[in-house]
Amino acid sequence: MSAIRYVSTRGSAERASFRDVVLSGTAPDGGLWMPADIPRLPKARIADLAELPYPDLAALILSAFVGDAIPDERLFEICQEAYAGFDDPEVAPLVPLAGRHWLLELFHGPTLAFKDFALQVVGRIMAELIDAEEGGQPLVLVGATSGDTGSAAIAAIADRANIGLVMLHPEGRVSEVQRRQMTTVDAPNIVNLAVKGSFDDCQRIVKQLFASGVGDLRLGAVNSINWLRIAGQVPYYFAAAAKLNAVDRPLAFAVPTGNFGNAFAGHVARAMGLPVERLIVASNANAILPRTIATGLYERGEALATSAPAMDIQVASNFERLLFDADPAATPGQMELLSQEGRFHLTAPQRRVLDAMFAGASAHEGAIADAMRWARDRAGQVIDPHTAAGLHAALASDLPHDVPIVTLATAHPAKFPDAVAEALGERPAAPERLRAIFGREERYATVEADPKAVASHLEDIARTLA
Ligand SMILES: Cc1ncc(COP(=O)(O)O)c(C=O)c1O
Ligand SMILES: N[C@@H](CCOP(=O)(O)O)C(=O)O
Repeated sequence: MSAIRYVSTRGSAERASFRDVVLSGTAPDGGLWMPADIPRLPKARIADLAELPYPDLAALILSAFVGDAIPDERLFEICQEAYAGFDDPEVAPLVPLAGRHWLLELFHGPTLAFKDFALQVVGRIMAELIDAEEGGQPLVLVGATSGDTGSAAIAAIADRANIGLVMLHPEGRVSEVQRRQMTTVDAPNIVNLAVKGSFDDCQRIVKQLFASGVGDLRLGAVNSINWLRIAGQVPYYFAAAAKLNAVDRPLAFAVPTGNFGNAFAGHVARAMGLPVERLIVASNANAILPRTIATGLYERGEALATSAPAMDIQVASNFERLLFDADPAATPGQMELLSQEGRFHLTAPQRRVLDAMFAGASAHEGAIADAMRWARDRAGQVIDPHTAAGLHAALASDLPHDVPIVTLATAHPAKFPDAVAEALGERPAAPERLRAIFGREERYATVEADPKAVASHLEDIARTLA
């Protein structure tokens, strides 16, 4: 296995190794890291994946991004450990809905959302790389969450030696279950901050801190800024295709979208050779991406609060990776325009990629509730509001009828009991893992939407690790 090199989407940073990419935040020029080349798997190798249990499949796909940074045998062990805590033996079961519609259940991990797929691996690989350093500096992670990344990152990092995590969530804009999943974890290396602002404010602060640095702290990312987050979400696209015997015939995925990490992982799966006919980018009323796909204009607005709060996002971080993949030279200027003017136009090559491979659909609140009712009435499935936005888009798709559509079920319905009860008239049963969080004390501080307020918490946690 050889070394994999990574490039920045802004084009002016030196190439970096897998290790440097995983243990850092944004690239020094402010961009996001991408592999210099996305490796393509031969067809026969993809077909063989059907035989593999999920952890082996994941290790095989991940090894293409890890290269020689971790020996293959160790990577296999890490993946076994990462998925051992999932409560379904298939890890990502595929459930039939009706006709050509399927649900890929991605909520069987420790925090009941799809973020566990990558973060259970990220936490272990970070620890592996840090442990291998002699006398290395502690790693201080800073993340922004609209609800699910937070708990998944905390579950992956809590109590790890030499790693601390400060997690920002928008005050009052995550569900009670999501908040408690983060704030009831009692670990000395975890700090939760409720930010007076939106998720976009939280993410902006995180990116500003990476750009400015905080003293001489070694900062790292748990958001999908970190390439390993994207890589860790690629394997389940292959697993779904293998289950449908669709490794050499077209299929489509409807992907509930906020920060575009999950959808971009699907794009990477296709680039690696999976015959993905269409990625249907499904949003809630925050329809910036479906609108961009339709018009070619990316224009930031105010994030609206919806029943699918993890997708209440206007600046979809990973869209930058798609722009770069389609037209690298144009991307730095577009990102500059976005920060100065809040908008930019796609170039012709970028529009061609979007038109050929993506579709978009947004679901307002009524459509989300309708999709929840459709899933219950037609297939006996209770789904969460984010998955419902995906299903709404899948049902509206104009793809030929022989193309199966897999909707990614990104969260367990019990994470959003109020929204489910409002649509279906009854509250979803809470799995054992969730019941415990209700008796426990919550710990978090509230801060202004200001990088300085967050920096002081990063310094405090760094002192405890030193
Ligand atoms: C339940 C759920 N669905 C969908 C999304 C959107 O995913 P992404 O940000 O990768 O587009 C999120 C947040 O990331 C989420 O928590
Ligand atoms: N919806 C996300 C927002 C952060 O996205 P990420 O994939 O970049 O971590 C969340 O649940 O926090």
